[in-house]
Amino acid sequence: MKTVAIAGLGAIGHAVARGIDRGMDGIRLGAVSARDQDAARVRLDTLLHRPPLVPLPRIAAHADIVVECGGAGVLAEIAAPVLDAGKHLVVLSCGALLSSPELGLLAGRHRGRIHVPSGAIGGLDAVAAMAEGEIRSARLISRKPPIALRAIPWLEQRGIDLREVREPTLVFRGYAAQAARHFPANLNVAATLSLAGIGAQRTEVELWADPHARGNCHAIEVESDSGAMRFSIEATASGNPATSSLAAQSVLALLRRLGLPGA
Ligand SMILES: NC(=O)C1=CN([C@@H]2O[C@H](COP(=O)(O)OP(=O)(O)OC[C@H]3O[C@@H](n4cnc5c(N)ncnc54)[C@H](O)[C@@H]3O)[C@@H](O)[C@H]2O)C=CC1
Ligand SMILES: O=C([O-])CC(=O)C(=O)O
Repeated sequence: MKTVAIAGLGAIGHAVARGIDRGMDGIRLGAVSARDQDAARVRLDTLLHRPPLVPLPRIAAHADIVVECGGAGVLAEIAAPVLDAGKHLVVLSCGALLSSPELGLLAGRHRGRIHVPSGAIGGLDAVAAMAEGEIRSARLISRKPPIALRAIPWLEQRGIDLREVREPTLVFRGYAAQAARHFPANLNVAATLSLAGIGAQRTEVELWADPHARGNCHAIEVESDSGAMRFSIEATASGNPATSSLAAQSVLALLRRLGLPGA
């Protein structure tokens, strides 16, 4: 039986906690860390088996697998203790991994493991296979409803107010490395694609604010010497409009694999 701890009990953290609580072979929920303790207690009351609430800096001691779903700040606080202890770290805020190459080295040194779940996108197995040959180009086009793009400092600094947007509007075009810096809570999927494929300096990204979008929509286009790939998803939003419900489900699917004997 492997024990899981969840760092950050927001839309993803709560959904992952509920999924494990419903029962998963080889996996149990051992602890949770939250910023707002009262809100967390309310959320934990929805579970059959209520795990302890533990301070974030001590979370590594409570689990074999720690799921980061609290943002880049939470990742920065827990990554070293989890990997130092040779444990598994599941990273949702994977955009932050692009600027933290030392974490890969740390994991290697202590036999810890970093897992990047497929999150709000898919098709990454084909992208990784294509990367064994030559990928000529990789592109992510994300469309999100304006409500999913609120309180983003990079947009505010440019005076971009999306409340009045009536037509699909391109708000960002660049590479995954920039997307991760400017949209740390919205374009982790760009980092996921770049890690599977040709890296953050070559993976192109477009972000559209689209008042007609139903949920968060992501399209991937990859051209390679083994063929061309197209993937697209219109994902249902979670309790957080910026976050697709599929992201938590991708963690549950990953945990199910990690719970298998010998994994
Ligand atoms: N890889 C992917 O495909 C996706 C990644 N994400 C990322 O996953 C992360 C979580 O997403 P959501 O659950 O939607 O966010 P959320 O905002 O609903 O939840 C984050 C939670 O972390 C908590 N938190 C923040 N700092 C904390 C601290 N120091 N200690 C304990 N808890 C703390 C917050 O109070 C909040 O409850 C975000 O970074 C988001 O960008 C989201 C969607 C898809
Ligand atoms: O949930 C989504 O659709 C994508 C997202 O927020 C992210 O990549 O950070």
